Amino acid sequence: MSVFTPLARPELETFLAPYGLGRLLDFQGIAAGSENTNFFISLEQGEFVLTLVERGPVQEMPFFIELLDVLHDADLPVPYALRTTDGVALRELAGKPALLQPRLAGKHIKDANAQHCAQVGELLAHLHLATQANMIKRKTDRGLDWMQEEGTQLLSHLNAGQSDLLQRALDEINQQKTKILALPRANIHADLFRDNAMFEGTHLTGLIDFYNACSGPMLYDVAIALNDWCSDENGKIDGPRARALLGAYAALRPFTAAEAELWPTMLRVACVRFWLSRLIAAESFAGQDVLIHDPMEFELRLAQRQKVSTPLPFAL
Ligand SMILES: Nc1ncnc2c1ncn2[C@@H]1O[C@H](COP(=O)(O)OP(=O)(O)OP(=O)(O)O)[C@@H](O)[C@H]1O
Ligand SMILES: N[C@@H](CCO)C(=O)O
Repeated sequence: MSVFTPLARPELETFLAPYGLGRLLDFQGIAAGSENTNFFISLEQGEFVLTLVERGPVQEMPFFIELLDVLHDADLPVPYALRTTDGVALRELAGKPALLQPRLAGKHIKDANAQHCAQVGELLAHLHLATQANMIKRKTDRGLDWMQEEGTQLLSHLNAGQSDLLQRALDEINQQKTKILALPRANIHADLFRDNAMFEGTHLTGLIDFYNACSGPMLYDVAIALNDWCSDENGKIDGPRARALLGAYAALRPFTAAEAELWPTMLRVACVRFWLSRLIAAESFAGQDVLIHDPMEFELRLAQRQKVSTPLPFAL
């Protein structure tokens, strides 16, 4: 399970006291998740999630706190950093940046249908619209340059078919980089997979895990979400789910001509991003008690995205 930093009750009690939310009733490490340490925390005044951020520089933390405050103030269903009675949001525990957030209702769904996908598209558009005009700048640490650098290093670890597939995608990223970076931007979640959304039945109750959020092309966020929510087990795009997600999104934020042109490329870029991060995680955490997502899922998806038959809904 992915509790990188185990905690004992006394240190948790000391950490939680300044929030003024009552006594610690119970706590439990969360096995799901692959990048940070999370605990469900029961206090007298409610249910919370404690996150110890295990990846990335500490100086990035104010960005995540501010972004979640903006989205929460825009009435979007996201967690946000609770403040201690002295007004402190960013704390430290076991030497790691630590945040206490409300626990959102609902659970993850594995088998998404078109109704789920439409709600994801709608919420993603709301997220972009809430930040587009006043985007908070943060450069992702897994952007196009990172893909070139890590991808080039990993080529020699792959078989011939895999390295051809990756090399072709890296060449395309190189050629299209300027156009990709010129696409319309906002703050993006950049990791909107099924395990980062909560549902009660078919009602989307919230988005979590904003630790990959950044400022970037909105189309990239749509491609990341679609690759997870709308792929079948062979990595092919499922037409009805994809059209539901894209249609609901475009009804709130219509796509531009430049976005429609770069759509197939962007789907491939989004595959490369997660193929690489999964390959790296599989190598670094091999043999450890850490959740590792299967890299091959994205190899398959990238292979399937060589031809894209689901265009962006775009009206001339
Ligand atoms: N605010 C929240 N409300 C309810 N559940 C939460 C909340 N935050 C986290 N969780 C639970 O903890 C799990 C792991 O959280 P999260 O996805 O943030 O971890 P991670 O290590 O960053 O994961 P990932 O592999 O997606 O990067 C989630 O799948 C969810 O079940
Ligand atoms: N959602 C990512 C893990 C966290 O970035 C994946 O499935 O590879």
